[in-house]
Amino acid sequence: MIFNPISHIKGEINLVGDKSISHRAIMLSSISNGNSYIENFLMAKDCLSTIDCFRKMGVDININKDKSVSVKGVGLRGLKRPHGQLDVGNSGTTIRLLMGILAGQNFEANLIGDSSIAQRPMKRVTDPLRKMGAKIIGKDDANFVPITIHGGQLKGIDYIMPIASAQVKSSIILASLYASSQTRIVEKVKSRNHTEIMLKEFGANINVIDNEIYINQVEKLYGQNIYVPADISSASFFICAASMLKGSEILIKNVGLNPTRTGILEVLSQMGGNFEVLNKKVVCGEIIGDLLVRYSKLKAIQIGKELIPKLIDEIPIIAVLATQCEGTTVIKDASELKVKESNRIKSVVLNLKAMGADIEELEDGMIINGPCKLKGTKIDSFNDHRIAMAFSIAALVADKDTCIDNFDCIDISFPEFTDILRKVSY
Ligand SMILES: O=C(O)C1=C[C@@H](OP(=O)(O)O)[C@@H](O)[C@H](O)C1
Ligand SMILES: C=C(OP(=O)(O)O)C(=O)O
Repeated sequence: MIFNPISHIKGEINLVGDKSISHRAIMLSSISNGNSYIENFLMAKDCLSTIDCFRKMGVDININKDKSVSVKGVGLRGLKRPHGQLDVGNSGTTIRLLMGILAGQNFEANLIGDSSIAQRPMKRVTDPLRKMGAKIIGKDDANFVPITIHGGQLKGIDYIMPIASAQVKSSIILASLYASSQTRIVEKVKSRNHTEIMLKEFGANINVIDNEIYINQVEKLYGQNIYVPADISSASFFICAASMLKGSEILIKNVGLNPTRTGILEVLSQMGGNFEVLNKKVVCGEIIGDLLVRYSKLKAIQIGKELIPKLIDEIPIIAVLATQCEGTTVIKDASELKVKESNRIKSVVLNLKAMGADIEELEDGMIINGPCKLKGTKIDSFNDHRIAMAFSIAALVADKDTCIDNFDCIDISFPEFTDILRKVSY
């Protein structure tokens, strides 16, 4: 796909639903009693993989004409042994959260995924689930798919998170719904908390005190009506485009503004960005609001530690933004980037170098000297949706056309991206 330089972006946009919340909405609705209705669900490949897995375990999930989803919950103990393998496709969130639920079932299930999933580590989930009593076998001591998980009677655990990961935390929380005793999870650095928020809405016995999470068994969860806010990770491409292109002004409606996800706004604020949050409210336990973003001259900043989990998926687009900032931006403590859909440190550094940026690769991040006029060139998406979209935004501020290979991989999280970008481009 070819992207041309543009002058600015302008307009009002409604974006697709949050990916993390959409996955959780399907999972919790499936294991609840009664019907659930999910509005603004993200119809993208990753979330469709989650739907597919739960349908294979006997859950009646209907995608309505207006793209909402209706789920007939089967209850905590009502999932059926799947016919054949559960294929999670490209989705790390699907496999890791699903393993937590499967750990509590009284049947065996086989999990597979695509070639990217086959390289992503699962020991981080296998280890705590085994401690709870699940039997898990798979490649390299069940670090990689294919993985077979045989659930059973689980017990609660006391778990200090060795890494900041919402997928690991959520997997343990979901398994704890089936455990005979209390689980306590301690997070050194807080990761996204959508599972905790949504479980409370569904009637689970879950309490969060500072960085500690306590989960106790309940007999049942109750189906809900869920509204999925626009995904701040998808919004970030437009937030950064507006911030970099002189004369831009974009209004993004109903964006999820959960503080565990708004690292991009903290970064933009420190860089001297120009944005406002309007119509802030709480819906289904999640903070949402409209974001009005305008162009501004930006300065470089340092990004590390506590901020990283709040913007982990936004680092590729933040690196692009940093090339337009005055001074040296340092991104560190981000080695988790190496185990995403691609090694995102390498994918970003290689592609930004190709565009002529002054960038140095670090073991756990990167250093970027700006500002720099980027050069249009050939970009390797590494089949990674976030890389493809980040570099399509880099292309907007480049000197000439940029060609991005395998751009279709954006269907993983944001199929409407190109259409929306085209509508607001001038
Ligand atoms: O829980 C989630 O929905 C997610 C957690 C993050 O992964 P980690 O838990 O591996 O940090 C993030 O990168 C991913 O896109 C979605
Ligand atoms: C890392 C991502 O997703 P997942 O881990 O669910 O594959 C992402 O969407 O950037």
